[in-house]
Amino acid sequence: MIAPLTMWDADATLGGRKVLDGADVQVEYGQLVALVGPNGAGKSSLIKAFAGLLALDGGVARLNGDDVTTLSPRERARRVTYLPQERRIAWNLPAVEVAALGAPFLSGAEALARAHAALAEVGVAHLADRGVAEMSGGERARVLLARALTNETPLLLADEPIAGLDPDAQRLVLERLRARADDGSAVLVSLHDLTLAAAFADGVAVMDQGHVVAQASPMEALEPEVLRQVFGLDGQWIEGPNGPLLAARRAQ
Ligand SMILES: Nc1ncnc2c1ncn2[C@@H]1O[C@H](COP(=O)(O)OP(=O)(O)OP(=O)(O)O)[C@@H](O)[C@H]1O
Repeated sequence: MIAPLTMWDADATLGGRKVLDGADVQVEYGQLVALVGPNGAGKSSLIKAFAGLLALDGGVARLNGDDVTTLSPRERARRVTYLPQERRIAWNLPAVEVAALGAPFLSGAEALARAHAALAEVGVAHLADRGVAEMSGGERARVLLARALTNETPLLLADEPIAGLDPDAQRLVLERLRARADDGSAVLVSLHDLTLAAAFADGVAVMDQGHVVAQASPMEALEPEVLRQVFGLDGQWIEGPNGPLLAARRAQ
């Protein structure tokens, strides 16, 4: 059986630039994989390819065994949730109505009930009736995460879901995504914080220049040579009271 999220030897080009270059990644049910790498490494491109939003020049992105490009938009929406990095919301709708958009296959009442539950799950139940244009960036990010959680698909893609959130909210969001994986979903999340990646993920996929240079357990994938080559860091992992901590400085 191939993993429900499987990308194999993917190549893609944007504006004449190679953004994916032989990228391979797999995420199993029950697994949360953190996709890490420097700015411009290709993390968003890889996630978009899984969502069927970036055409591949070569290789394949499969959702539950099927090439994503062969699936109708409706079938993709049934299989996978995609939380984009972009957080603009065009309409100033109440948060609960935005979150309910994440459940297009439920009745209106059921979708609203799910949306209320998802807003509570990410700590913004009190904002349910507030227009999303009247929120801070971090509050809006939580509403968008709630929209993603409202949709109970077996596959979940989240592109930098904790960027711009306060430290407590970052952990809350990762706890919710972790819970999704523990409930049986396959979850792929791009992150910049390597310590949080190590704390919450079962596996880490390290991207550099459009290629996944390592996918393994966090400590194996983020070993000192990878930290140096890919991130330009002199780093080592130390055991902290709540898990591994990365002690690093820029490599000279
Ligand atoms: N629309 C576009 N046209 C041309 N090049 C693009 C476009 N979008 C992204 N790129 C380039 O593709 C490469 C990969 O970008 P991508 O957004 O996938 O990286 P990323 O790892 O998600 O980066 P970040 O951590 O900064 O979000 C980068 O070199 C970027 O400049």
